[in-house]
Amino acid sequence: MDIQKLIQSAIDALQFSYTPYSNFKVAAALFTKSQKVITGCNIENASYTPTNCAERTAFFKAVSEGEKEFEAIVIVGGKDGELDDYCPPCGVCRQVMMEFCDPKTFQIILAKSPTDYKKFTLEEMLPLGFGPGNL
Ligand SMILES: O=c1ccn([C@H]2C[C@H](O)[C@@H](CO)O2)c(=O)[nH]1
Ligand SMILES: [Zn+2]
Repeated sequence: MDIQKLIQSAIDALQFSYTPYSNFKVAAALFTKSQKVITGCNIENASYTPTNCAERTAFFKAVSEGEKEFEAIVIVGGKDGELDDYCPPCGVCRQVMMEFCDPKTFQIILAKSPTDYKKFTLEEMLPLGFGPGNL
């Protein structure tokens, strides 16, 4: 996996972020075990609650195309699309990751640029997470 290229894919997807209400632009690039990159952006709604996060857009695109095994996700985002802070995934997105990813190995990469990033495992971001193995 080329982390810098994956970060650039997420940055390229920021332009599609649909955020007329918050103008907080987020994009994600999900890397599958089959070595594919699937991007997503946040998509807001006038009724607010139907808003979909960038990370879940990427996961749902991937799963709907037959991909269910993942290595890593890059997340970029910020107000007006400025990447001056790392943009951590919300709790709902962490839970969606828990459904499809191994918490010990799945990498969550928060980036400000192709060379400025931090890596976490899903387990670090969602300790004691509830997943399919708990049922
Ligand atoms: O994990 C997250 C958290 C927030 N957002 C989006 C939703 C909304 O459009 C905007 C402000 O919450 O950021 C994401 O895309 N991912
Ligand atoms: Zn989210």
